[in-house]
Amino acid sequence: MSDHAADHRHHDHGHHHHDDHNDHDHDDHDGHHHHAFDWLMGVRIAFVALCAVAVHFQWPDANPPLLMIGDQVFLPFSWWALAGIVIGGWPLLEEAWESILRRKMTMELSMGIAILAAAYTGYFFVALIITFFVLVAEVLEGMTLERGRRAIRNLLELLPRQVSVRRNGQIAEVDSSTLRPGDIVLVAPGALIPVDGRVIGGSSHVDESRITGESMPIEKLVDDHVYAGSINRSGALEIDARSIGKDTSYGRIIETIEQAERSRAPIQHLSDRLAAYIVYVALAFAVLEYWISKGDVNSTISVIVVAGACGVAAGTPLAILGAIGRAARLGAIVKGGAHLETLGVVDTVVLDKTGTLTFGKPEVVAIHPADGIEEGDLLAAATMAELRSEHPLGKAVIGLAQARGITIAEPETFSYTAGRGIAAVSQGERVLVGNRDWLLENSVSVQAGELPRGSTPIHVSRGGRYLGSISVADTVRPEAARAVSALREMGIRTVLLTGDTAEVADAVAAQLGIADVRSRLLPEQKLEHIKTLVASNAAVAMVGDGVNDTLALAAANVGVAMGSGTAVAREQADIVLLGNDLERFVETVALARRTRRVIWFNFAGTVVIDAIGILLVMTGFVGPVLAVMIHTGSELAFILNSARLLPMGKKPAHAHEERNIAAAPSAQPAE
Ligand SMILES: Nc1ncnc2c1ncn2[C@@H]1O[C@H](COP(=O)(O)OP(=O)(O)OP(=O)(O)O)[C@@H](O)[C@H]1O
Ligand SMILES: [Zn+2]
Repeated sequence: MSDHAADHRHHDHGHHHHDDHNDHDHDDHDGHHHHAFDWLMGVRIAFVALCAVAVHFQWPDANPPLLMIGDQVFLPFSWWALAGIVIGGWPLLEEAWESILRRKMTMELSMGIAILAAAYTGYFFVALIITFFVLVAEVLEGMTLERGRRAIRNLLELLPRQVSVRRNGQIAEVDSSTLRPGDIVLVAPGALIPVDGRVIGGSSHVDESRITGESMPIEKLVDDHVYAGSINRSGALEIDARSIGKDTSYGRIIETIEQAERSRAPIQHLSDRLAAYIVYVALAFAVLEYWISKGDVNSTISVIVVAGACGVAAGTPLAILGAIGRAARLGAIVKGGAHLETLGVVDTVVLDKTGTLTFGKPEVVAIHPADGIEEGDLLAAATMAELRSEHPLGKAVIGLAQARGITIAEPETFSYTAGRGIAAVSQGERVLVGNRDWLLENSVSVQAGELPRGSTPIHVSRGGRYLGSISVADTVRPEAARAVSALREMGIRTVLLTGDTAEVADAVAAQLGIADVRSRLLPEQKLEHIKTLVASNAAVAMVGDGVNDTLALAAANVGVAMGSGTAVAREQADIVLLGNDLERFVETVALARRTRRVIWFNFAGTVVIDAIGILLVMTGFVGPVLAVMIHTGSELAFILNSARLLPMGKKPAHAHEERNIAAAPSAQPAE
């Protein structure tokens, strides 16, 4: 397996101090912990252990010589200690020195001071033991962090590496990195589609849930578009590749996660500060201990050494990384640790209706032509105006027209007012399609008519004359009720905001048990409502899908877009659901809360253990060897606590398909 990604990231870390936004004290500390196990490190650790043993048994020389410079006698001297500290502890000393150059207090610097102080005063064994434990902890912590990044990488490496292409009339297996737009890619049934492109041969049903959120397989025929990362279910496909790798829709999802991984959540800054603070406090207590014990080097060093901080410094990013990876497996793309952090404190969830609580696939349930108007006239005007519409209501009208085989005229001009409706011109006449207010605003009077229960009327006029209305009804998603009640159990308030009529909104709210409903809202009114909530100190998550939700999504503390949502909504949102399952969103909220708990547990635990450790040292119960064990043992425990959030073991939502894919010989050739 290529370690390219790891190298790249490590490289980033190695140069942390060159970029400006890294104004914290501890980044090199956690940066240094990013090594995977490497042999050099293993040899170093063994060598330090050997040196410690040699020093302990005073081998080969029972009486260490004194260091002489000229005829001045300095301190007892041991080649073993010198070799162990300098060769073994080199990485540590190097970082300590860097910290001095940068005038930053880091854990490496304080440990370096402790080691050198121990060695200087002749406590060679202590110096070597500290070196040993610090190195071991770095390796173990580095491995845990590496596991975290690998978990994310595995998630991202779902696209096939080997791809069948037709070149010069011959079929060849090529590495996906050599693909070019314009290549003809062959995809076997059961395999993942490796590129975005156009079908030029074959037909199949394709599961696009990972990209568009559509859970039902979609039939793909010649000329249809397919997306990388979707699963070819039934037939063989021949695809003209349009975009490859990072340029595909799937590639952009991946990029989002990678960016999220690099961005720093406020809580990470907080943990960096806390870690730096712990180092300072330990040093202060060391000075105090030196004074109280009247210069006892052993206990002074123990105070410095006992206080570990990597549990917060490295544990926090690991927890966030793990949670972002786990959320992705749940089907929620979190665009940054900060959003995860906010989601963990959300107490109000605002839900849009159409497309969020309902399927957003409404159907025409009744047609009511006005007096003296032909049904065909009404439909012709409505379909012409809705032809370019992306709104679910418009699609319902177009769907009906197609089902009836009505020829749809192209509008000459088309304009859409979100939350209102459409104005289009055809054959010199202005056609209005939208809600009652939209027609009234344009001085068309609307006849009241009988409506089927729970349906939304779409009113139509042409040339200032009212033509009638088309009633459209949507179905509530079955999982929405479960999601809303799960949110209630978590103590989260739900609010329904919709542009639809009060009648429809109230019916949906009643069905789901949402008490707080606002209907007939314009996009700006949705925005106002969110602003009011935020101003009242609520932590608000807004879940929406439409163009009419984008303002509200931006104003909420966390904006969440449905997988089937419009591109603008998905662009604007902080969290994008890959599917449309609101229960996945609820699980993501629970995950965010758990992440918060893990991080704060690490904070509190680190402070408590460090405090107890310092107390035990100062009361004489703990010496330097036990002190360094407390330091490394406790921080390792907290890092492992964070590691529990990593998406390990549990298979992704699509596990069954992936197993099938792995089983299909042509899909995943031997690696
Ligand atoms: N393309 C359209 N064709 C017909 N009517 C429309 C169209 N777009 C909007 N409308 C009218 O404006 C109203 C508000 O639309 P808007 O998109 O803000 O909300 P919605 O889709 O009804 O519900 P939600 O706010 O829950 O997504 C609709 O209920 C409909 O009456
Ligand atoms: Zn440490």
